[in-house]
Amino acid sequence: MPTKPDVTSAGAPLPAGEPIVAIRDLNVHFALRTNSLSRLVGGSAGSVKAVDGVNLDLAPGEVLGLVGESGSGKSTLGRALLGLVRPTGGSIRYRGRELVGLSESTMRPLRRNLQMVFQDPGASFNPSMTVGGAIADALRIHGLFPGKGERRAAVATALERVGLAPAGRFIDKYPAELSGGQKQRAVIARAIALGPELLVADEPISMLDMSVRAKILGLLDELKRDLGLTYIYITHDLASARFFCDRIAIMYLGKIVEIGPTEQIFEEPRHPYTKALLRAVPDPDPSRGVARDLPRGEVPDASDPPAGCPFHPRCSQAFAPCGWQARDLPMILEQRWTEVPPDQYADESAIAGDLTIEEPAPQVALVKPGRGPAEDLLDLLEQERRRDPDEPLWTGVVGMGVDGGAVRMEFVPRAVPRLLPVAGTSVEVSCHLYHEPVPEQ
Ligand SMILES: Nc1ncnc2c1ncn2[C@@H]1O[C@H](COP(=O)(O)OP(=O)(O)OP(=O)(O)O)[C@@H](O)[C@H]1O
Repeated sequence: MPTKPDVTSAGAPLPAGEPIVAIRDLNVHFALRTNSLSRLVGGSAGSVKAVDGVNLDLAPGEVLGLVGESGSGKSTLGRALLGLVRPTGGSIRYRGRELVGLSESTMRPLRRNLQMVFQDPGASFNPSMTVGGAIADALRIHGLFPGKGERRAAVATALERVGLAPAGRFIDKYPAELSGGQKQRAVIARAIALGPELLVADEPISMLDMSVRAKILGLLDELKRDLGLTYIYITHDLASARFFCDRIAIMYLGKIVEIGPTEQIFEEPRHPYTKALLRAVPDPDPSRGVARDLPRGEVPDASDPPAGCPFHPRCSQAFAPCGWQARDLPMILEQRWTEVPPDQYADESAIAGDLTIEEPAPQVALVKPGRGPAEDLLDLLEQERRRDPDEPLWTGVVGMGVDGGAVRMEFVPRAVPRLLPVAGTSVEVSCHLYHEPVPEQ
């Protein structure tokens, strides 16, 4: 098994302080499909900003955890790094070499150095090929070990290296004949057989039995030390990230919202989203129950993210400049309606209707009532403001009154937070609680 890859100087020591991977302003936006009718009338369906303006340096030999709820863009970022999805903007440099825009044929040999381990080991192998055959095939494709005999020996070495020993017991087995843990070991064997220096491990243990998860993580840890690997470890699971990672990047709606050394993130999380994620980690002691203190509401639609800070509608510490909009109102009213008698709910929800919103100018919204005059809707909103004056949305409302048949709302100019260092720490956070908000132009 080659431990020192020889493609594009991989494995050679990098100058001190030089990252192995440098990602700048990376975007991966997926165009939403339009139907032919909307194309005819010039309609645009917009895009999902799966990765949106990500900057990241990866030091050789480090384990960086990408953590966040489903849909935050973790897998897309990992896949973009390996050229498995095409970025729509920005740069990914591997050992100084730009990867964005490389043709598939130029990228292919580099994949020997940059390997991925996926979540589902069952889907990672062709079921009609033996495990040994699949690993040998990967070696053959990359032109390694041209002789059949030496290839089989390299496969056996890789299998034994991941704990599938003696290799003779496993090499001619079909994937279906292996347990989940054994299959994931075989996937890892295939990756390391190529002599990579960077492994993107995308939820590598989440589909495995609890009993084998720690063993697989232990194996990855051991391989990192023995083979000098660098990892990106993608997970929902903060407990495993704490065990395994040197640094953690917390992602939300395509952006990194906090990044720093693992211990600093766990000891003193700063972004309200990181705090909420950490509070939601189940306590290992079942008698103490499971914390369910997740941020309110759902993860918003990535094709139409909230203005300002994308986390603001769910954030308990949001304040005036965070990006309040009239479209945040339904969430407030829905909360109100969980606490009022049924006939009051029926009446008020008819007044509010679908809350049709127009935005004639930045920071201005006209909200149309569902039924009756705009005065009734204004009255409902004022009542709600008096009932719950501490609700963060109201900090962003500077004016509210009737304008024609609608309620006109004016909001504080919003500011988009940027990922910036927190003084005196190695942590960067993207939150107005830590840096002076700069209003949008
Ligand atoms: N090929 C695609 N076409 C369109 N949208 C996509 C595509 N791949 C991902 N997305 C969207 O991009 C966003 C980010 O998805 P991604 O899978 O990267 O998130 P994730 O954090 O890895 O989630 P999970 O933990 O569930 O895997 C989601 O809104 C997803 O629906």
